[in-house]
Amino acid sequence: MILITGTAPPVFTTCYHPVLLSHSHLPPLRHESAIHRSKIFRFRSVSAASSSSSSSSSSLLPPPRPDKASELRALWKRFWKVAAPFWFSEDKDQARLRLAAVFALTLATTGISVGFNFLGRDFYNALANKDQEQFTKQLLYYLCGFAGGIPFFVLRDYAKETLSLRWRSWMTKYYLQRYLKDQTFYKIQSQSLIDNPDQRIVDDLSSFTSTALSFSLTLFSATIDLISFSNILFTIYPPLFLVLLLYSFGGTAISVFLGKGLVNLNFLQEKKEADFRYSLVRVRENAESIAFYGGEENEMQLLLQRFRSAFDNLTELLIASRNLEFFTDGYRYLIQILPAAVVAPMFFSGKIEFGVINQSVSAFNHILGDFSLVVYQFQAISAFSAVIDRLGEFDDLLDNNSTRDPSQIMDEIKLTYQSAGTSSLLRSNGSVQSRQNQKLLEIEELTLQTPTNGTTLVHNLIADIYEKDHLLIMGPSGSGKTSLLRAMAGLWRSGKGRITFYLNPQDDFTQEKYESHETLVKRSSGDVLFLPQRPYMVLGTLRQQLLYPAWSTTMEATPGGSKIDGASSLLKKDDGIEEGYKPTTDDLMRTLENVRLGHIVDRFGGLDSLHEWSSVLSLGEQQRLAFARLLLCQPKLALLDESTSALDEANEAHLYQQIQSAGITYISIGHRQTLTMFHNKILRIATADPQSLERNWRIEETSLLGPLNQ
Ligand SMILES: Nc1ncnc2c1ncn2[C@@H]1O[C@H](COP(=O)(O)OP(=O)(O)OP(=O)(O)O)[C@@H](O)[C@H]1O
Repeated sequence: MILITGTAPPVFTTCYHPVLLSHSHLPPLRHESAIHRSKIFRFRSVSAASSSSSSSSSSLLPPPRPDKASELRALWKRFWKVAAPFWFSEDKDQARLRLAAVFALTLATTGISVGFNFLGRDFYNALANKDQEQFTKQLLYYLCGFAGGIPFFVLRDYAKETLSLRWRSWMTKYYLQRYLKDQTFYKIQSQSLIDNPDQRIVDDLSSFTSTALSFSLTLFSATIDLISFSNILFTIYPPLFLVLLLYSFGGTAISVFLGKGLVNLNFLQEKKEADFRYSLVRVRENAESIAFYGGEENEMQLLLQRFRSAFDNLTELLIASRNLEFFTDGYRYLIQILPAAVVAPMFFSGKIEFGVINQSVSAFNHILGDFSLVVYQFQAISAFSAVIDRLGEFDDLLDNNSTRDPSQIMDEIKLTYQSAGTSSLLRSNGSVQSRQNQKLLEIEELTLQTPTNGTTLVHNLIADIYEKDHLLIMGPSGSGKTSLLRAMAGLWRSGKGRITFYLNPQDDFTQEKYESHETLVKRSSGDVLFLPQRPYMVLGTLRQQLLYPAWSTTMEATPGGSKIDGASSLLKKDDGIEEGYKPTTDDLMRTLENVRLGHIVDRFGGLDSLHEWSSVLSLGEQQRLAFARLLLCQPKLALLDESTSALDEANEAHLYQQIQSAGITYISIGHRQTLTMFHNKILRIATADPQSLERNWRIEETSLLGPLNQ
């Protein structure tokens, strides 16, 4: 007689013992979650290294994780906060329908497993009784069962994966919207609020959606299994049920004790892998500077240091996993003989048939798998908790979008946009303006401070800018010139005072009234344009460079679109920023000629050629491209932060002449004396004395000597 050595332990057995597939259920399919568990763990360890990382100079420690019930509740609350929005979103009907389908398929697969359990019993009974006819019949049933049952398992997995993709698509858009809203990405970066937000958006979201679905399905099928198979087991031999309870609860308690450090280690691993990845991205982005400096050795040290940190943590993680697996593997393999050992005396005394041993082993495994979810999935659960923590932390930040102590620094700079008609010709001191030009900008008693430490940069600034006024801001390096533009752009609000733009919006609005900065920028775009100190080249074609930021031109991410229905439609942008006239190819070519960049079109293969523009264009060419954007946008007011610093004087004069003839009023920052020719006012800022409350600025009127006035 052949002794069938137990059934497949719920986890991994199918990989190691394919012969055990002949058992009365379908272990590889039934235990997909267990297989998924190993996938998750590998994914967490490896793919974090391939994540697209961004900022992380901050060395944030993971939150302390005391192992108390209240911590579990907090984790659950975080999970719910991250998971819930999708299921109540505009896509909720589709989402819930698909979820119901996945659950129905899971139910069907459990039913099929129970069927296989009985088939297995009869199959082995026929074998043991040497009943060839019955054996052939059972074999046929088995084969038909496979043919009919397998599609359900495959479809269940497919439906689950597509739902997870749909959920991820929605969440990616949801997180991206909030990340880019109100300049949160800028605050996170400039104030080092959290590490690697990009990794959270790419890896953590993907892992969260697939793992959350897998876990809920595992829980669901475990409950159903428990009900179906407990009945079978109890009918066979009640004491076996007691053995099972003791074994599973004891095992769970021991594995929780052995694996308690894993959550923290998984959390740190995520961060360290992303930090390492980010330093590699920085080497790529700053390749030329590093090569000029010959800084390879330093970079190597830095990279190795970050890798070592990830490596050390991974080593600890592996040791902790190894210790846990000493226990869990023993736990798994013991159950191959335990149920057989318990019921064997009944078989020897002839109370049960041989097939019943197999059936009880199979049912025991099923139920034990359900009771022992924590034992089998401990590593996956700990990795998942780390993901929940990271996403929860990110989610909280996106909701509040600032975490620094407000008592230290006052955020009281009021930025207001008003319609042009409301600007008064009265000066703030009451005198009447003699000029007829429209006021575009008014700065009232502005005291500007740095946002992180509250150092005062400018005291009590008062200034008015009228149409055709061209103001040059000068001062020593670090005195706060760029910061003044940051305040005008609404990036910094630390300090006090008021900045008012008199533009052309349909109605008046303030930064407070419209909490979304995106709205503010959208409403003011076209009227004010900022050219930052470092020209920013978007990823895309030359045409996209020129149309940025006023008009968007999207490129097809996947030609033909996604084959998986629904998910890609969730990624469409609801509202475009462009309105009205969009420059034609002729306009773009003419503008490039106007900034003396006509030659680059041929050199780089046309307006629609793709290049890494920040690498292939010289800094001066990038600055000229930024002026081309300015000429295309035709704003009322341009704020230029050293935006001609890389140009020779002739090109600089040419560009200023172009924007003057376009009728654009501008405020520039610069150090060069030659710039004074193109401005009729100079604001000189001195480095602020922290002890003094005296004004550290003065405004000089000069005559405009620019080419138009010569
Ligand atoms: N996020 C920040 N947190 C705290 N301090 C900052 C921050 N960003 C800039 N600073 C500080 O604010 C001061 C003014 O910076 P700003 O960039 O405005 O100088 P600047 O006058 O434009 O200098 P430069 O001529 O060198 O470009 C500097 O001392 C700088 O170190």
